[in-house]
Amino acid sequence: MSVTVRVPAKVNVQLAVGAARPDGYHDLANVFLAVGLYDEVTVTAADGLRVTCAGPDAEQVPLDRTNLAARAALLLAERYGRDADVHLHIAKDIPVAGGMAGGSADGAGALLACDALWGTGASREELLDICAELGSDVPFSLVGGAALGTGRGERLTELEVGGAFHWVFAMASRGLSTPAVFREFDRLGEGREIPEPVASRELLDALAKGDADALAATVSNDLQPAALSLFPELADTLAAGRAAGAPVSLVSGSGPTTAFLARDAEAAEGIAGALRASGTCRMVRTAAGPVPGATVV
Ligand SMILES: C[C@](O)(CO)[C@H](O)COP(=O)(O)OP(=O)(O)OC[C@H]1O[C@@H](n2ccc(N)nc2=O)[C@H](O)[C@@H]1O
Ligand SMILES: Nc1ncnc2c1ncn2[C@@H]1O[C@H](COP(=O)(O)OP(=O)(O)OP(=O)(O)O)[C@@H](O)[C@H]1O
Repeated sequence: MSVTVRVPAKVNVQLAVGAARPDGYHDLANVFLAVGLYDEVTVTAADGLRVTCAGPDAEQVPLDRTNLAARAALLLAERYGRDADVHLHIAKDIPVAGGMAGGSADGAGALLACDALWGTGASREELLDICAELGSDVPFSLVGGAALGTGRGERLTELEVGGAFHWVFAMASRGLSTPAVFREFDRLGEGREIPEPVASRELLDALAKGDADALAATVSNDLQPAALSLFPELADTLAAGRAAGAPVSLVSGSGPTTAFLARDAEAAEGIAGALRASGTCRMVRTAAGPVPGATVV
């Protein structure tokens, strides 16, 4: 028997970052939006734990027990006193190390799939607890839609969204390490007072109204200067998207994927075409959000 779970990528429409905490993490006001680019995780009973992966970036994905899908299966098995004897197959479409929570999606997907395969009867709260143990972005991959993440991003409040937002994503020629980007944020902020991270009222209103122009006026990412400092060529991609008429461009999360908000699906295709022609990125995709989180298919 097999269970397949489909899990979306995310874009951060606001990422406010506080000062480094004693544990090395940063408090965030992290407004997540799930968008329609998906990984699929299929779990099948097997003799031992095995991970395989297919897709454009598959060779960059670790297939050992550090893979977030494997870690999710092992954590759930441990809680329910059983062996994680499963084959986990990841059909990967979310860019790897792109700031779109691809690994987190696979963690949430494997957790939900193993839970269904094993019939553990775990509550939503238990699953969300395991997600938070796997990583700061993993609870949102399970929940999807739109949500405000506080703490290190793992404590979620679901948000109302009044319509679909159309996005263009430009994938870069190489990845960026999330810890390295947070370290660069700390370095750039040395000697400066870092304010407490707070969600923007105007941004939450724009989401609630489904108003793309109002959202474009309020999106922000405190990690963007750090991502640009480590990967200066991203400025060319951001400029190419704006020149193509995108009302706003930003780095997605810790980058290096760049995100461009469009007024509608047709405008998104136009911006995508111009970005492809610009030669400033490796691949261009369009996707709308919000979409549901991890779902058994
Ligand atoms: C940049 C974002 O993608 C925005 O959604 C997330 O904050 C990162 O979430 P993630 O990849 O799930 O991150 P985790 O696996 O929890 O942490 C990886 C590393 O990122 C840094 N990290 C992450 C989250 C956070 N609130 N503060 C941090 O400083 C820490 O160095 C940590 O060791
Ligand atoms: N299932 C997985 N898919 C991709 N990468 C994984 C996976 N499991 C572990 N990793 C490791 O995690 C690193 C980060 O990959 P990932 O695609 O999750 O980055 P990301 O999208 O930038 O994450 P985030 O947006 O949550 O910060 C990879 O370089 C890889 O070594």
